[in-house]
Amino acid sequence: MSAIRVDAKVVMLGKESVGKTSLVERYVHHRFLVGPYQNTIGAAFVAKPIQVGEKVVTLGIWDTAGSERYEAMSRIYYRGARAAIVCYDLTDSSSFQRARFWVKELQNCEEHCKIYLCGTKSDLIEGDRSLRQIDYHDAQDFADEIGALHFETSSKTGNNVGESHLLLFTEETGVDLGQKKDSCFYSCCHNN
Ligand SMILES: Nc1nc2c(ncn2[C@@H]2O[C@H](COP(=O)(O)OP(=O)(O)OP(=O)(O)O)[C@@H](O)[C@H]2O)c(=O)[nH]1
Repeated sequence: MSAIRVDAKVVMLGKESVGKTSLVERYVHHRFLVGPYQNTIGAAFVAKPIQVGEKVVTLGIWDTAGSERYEAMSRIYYRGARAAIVCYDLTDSSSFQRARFWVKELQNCEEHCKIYLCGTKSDLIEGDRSLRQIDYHDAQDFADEIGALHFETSSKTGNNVGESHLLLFTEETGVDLGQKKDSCFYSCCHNN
């Protein structure tokens, strides 16, 4: 059996239950799984080939477990990552603190890793605005401060979980998207 060639490693980080696995499911399989929540144990891996221009780029996505019990293990998975999707739940302020923790970790240990800040479960606040615990502008200010792109997404509706904005490292793929404002090798979501 031949090993999968991964062109770019992406890691999902964030507090438990923020919706990392759901985001990967939506992005890779275009579905939202209903049923009892099952926490990730350790980490899960999925390879996602994407067509970019005339090339196929394979993203290797590591979906880490959010439970603090697995914190040390998660560090293994962000090593060498080209991008990190740092997730927080729009209805859970403590998850934003946890996102700050992961951003600090990445800044200290993986300075070349591109960070995407992703507020999840936007369908819940659309249904009831009083559920929002993280102000959009506060999160955007934080994203600006750390030089990250910031998105609010729903894996349930698919809102802002787009395939169209994936993207890549020119030097790795030879596909030059470098002039695009939101150019990156991967973005699981967009807000345009
Ligand atoms: N309404 C709504 N619920 C969501 C959304 N995304 C995830 N959930 C729910 O939130 C719960 C946790 O989702 P997961 O995707 O398993 O969360 P996780 O971050 O992977 O959790 P860990 O594996 O513990 O780290 C599940 O019950 C999901 O159905 C969303 O966009 N909208």
